[in-house]
Amino acid sequence: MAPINANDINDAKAFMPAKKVLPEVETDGANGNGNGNGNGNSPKGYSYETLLEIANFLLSRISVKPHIGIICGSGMGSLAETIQEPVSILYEDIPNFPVSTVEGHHGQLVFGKINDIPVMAMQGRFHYYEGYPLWKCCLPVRVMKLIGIKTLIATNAAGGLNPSYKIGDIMIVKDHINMMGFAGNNPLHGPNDERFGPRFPPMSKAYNYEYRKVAREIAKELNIDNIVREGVYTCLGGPNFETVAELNMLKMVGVDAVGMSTVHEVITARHCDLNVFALSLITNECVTSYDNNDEANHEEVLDVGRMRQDILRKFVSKLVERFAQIETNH
Ligand SMILES: O=P(O)(O)O[C@H]1O[C@H](CO)[C@@H](O)[C@H]1O
Ligand code: HPA
Repeated sequence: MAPINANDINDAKAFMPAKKVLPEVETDGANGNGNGNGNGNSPKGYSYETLLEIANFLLSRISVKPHIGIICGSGMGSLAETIQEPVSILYEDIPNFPVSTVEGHHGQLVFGKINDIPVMAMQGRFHYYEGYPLWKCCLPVRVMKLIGIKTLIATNAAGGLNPSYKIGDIMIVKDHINMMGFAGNNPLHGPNDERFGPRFPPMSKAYNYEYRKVAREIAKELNIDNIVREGVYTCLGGPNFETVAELNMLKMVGVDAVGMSTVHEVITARHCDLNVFALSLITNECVTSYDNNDEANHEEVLDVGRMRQDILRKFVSKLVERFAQIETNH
């Protein structure tokens, strides 16, 4: 056959279906599973040195080093409003930091004190479905570690799968199932930097037992133990809410609440030896029957966050105080 030339190819294009224009998402350039550094060159993510630069940039803006880091879940940004003497830094003003794209996630770090304990809060987290690879969703956790944080409090909004859970309940997370990890998507994917932690970190004690016990005591003191539960969380990739069949499968394997965050943050935090506490605000009841006409929606998620903001603020303030006491006693 005669060789083809550039013009032939152009002619051939006329018979091909139009090329789809895909939105830009960040991949590692290798297998496209989104674990890379976003520039398509390396599966590593940002280097230790780049994260150190981010940490030093933030330290240059504050006068007191925080001990406890808080991640505010969807519609729970008002947790950061309890912070006294606040110093706020917009994500867009932080070099190499991602930006928030989801309603209910303000997009700033707030430094200051809660009950006299120096803290740092993320008013807005990053999700995989926004197009960020998992390592980038968790980048702030490593920055927290470099800044000197010892304890992470992660909060999230979640659908209640356990039939005894009610909208507005607060679930202390006692464990998670890493569904995205089952499919090979893990924030620690790629070369391991031992300066953060070991290649094979254990996860059997991911959610600190002592913190969970103290949280249950605080719930009693605040007289909210009737709405505080303890259970297993799972994270799916989103952004769609789950089908009835998916939810029934998750229920069968022991999931109590389902969301689209937290698990990878906790894995990253435990990898670098942060103590972890997490809670889920149950914002909707998962639909597990085809007879049920309810449909999950983000507006309801945000509404329940607003409805529960006073209780959550009191609860988290007490958690901060008591976790700091535990850390000084150790
Ligand atoms: O996990 P957070 O950030 O609280 O948000 C939850 O709420 C959103 C859905 O309404 C999803 O992003 C889900 O993960
Ligand atoms: N599913 C997944 N994520 C969620 C839900 C849910 O029902 N509610 C809040 N975040």
